[in-house]
Amino acid sequence: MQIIEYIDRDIAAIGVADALASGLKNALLIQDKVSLAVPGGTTPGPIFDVLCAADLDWDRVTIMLTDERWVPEDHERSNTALVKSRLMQGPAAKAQFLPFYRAGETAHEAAPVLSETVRAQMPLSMVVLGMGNDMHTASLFPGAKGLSQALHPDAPALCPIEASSQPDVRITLSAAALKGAMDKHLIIFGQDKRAALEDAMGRPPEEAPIAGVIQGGTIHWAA
Ligand SMILES: O=C1O[C@H](COP(=O)(O)O)[C@@H](O)[C@H](O)[C@H]1O
Repeated sequence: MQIIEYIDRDIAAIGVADALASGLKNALLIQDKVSLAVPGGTTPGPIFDVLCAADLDWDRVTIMLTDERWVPEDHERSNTALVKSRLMQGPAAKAQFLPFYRAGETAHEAAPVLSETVRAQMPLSMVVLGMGNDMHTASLFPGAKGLSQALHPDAPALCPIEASSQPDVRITLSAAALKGAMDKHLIIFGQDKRAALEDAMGRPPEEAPIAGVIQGGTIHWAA
């Protein structure tokens, strides 16, 4: 497991943003259109603040989330709101955004149509992942209803998922969609998450979903 360690989270925000920008620049050299899936949650905001200023052909980049809570964009738990307010700013405002939440539909109703839209972007050029202390990544939560479908190798690109630990139904990129990305990065901050990641390796994905998707990826860590 290759882990890049940063001296603190501020330096990590700069270093990770730089690594992502350089990966995207390389992808843009060989692809007309580039797809970038990013996490929500509490970790990526400061990285987005730096990445959004990168000098890239953002108008050739399609941004999507790795997972979304089934709430409207003006809800405090919306991952879309985070991406729009922290990543799609400055030069990065020229990127396209592929939204997952659809008002008036349930996640189960919307998933098949949305999956086709995501499938058109696959293999994803770059996937950036977060992880929880419970070893979930995207919204692949251990024990969640819908997890076995989302871990199946033939799963659709997007799967609805319900975790008893979470207040909202969610929609998540499947393990196959995440795993098949051309470039993968996992960002974890804190000793607890590092210990959880080390614990996850060697466990089955049903217990530790991160273990099912991060092979071959780059891990970025700061205390
Ligand atoms: O709920 C989520 O959790 C993970 C980890 O979030 P963090 O707050 O611990 O950084 C995140 O990667 C995922 O996208 C999000 O929906």
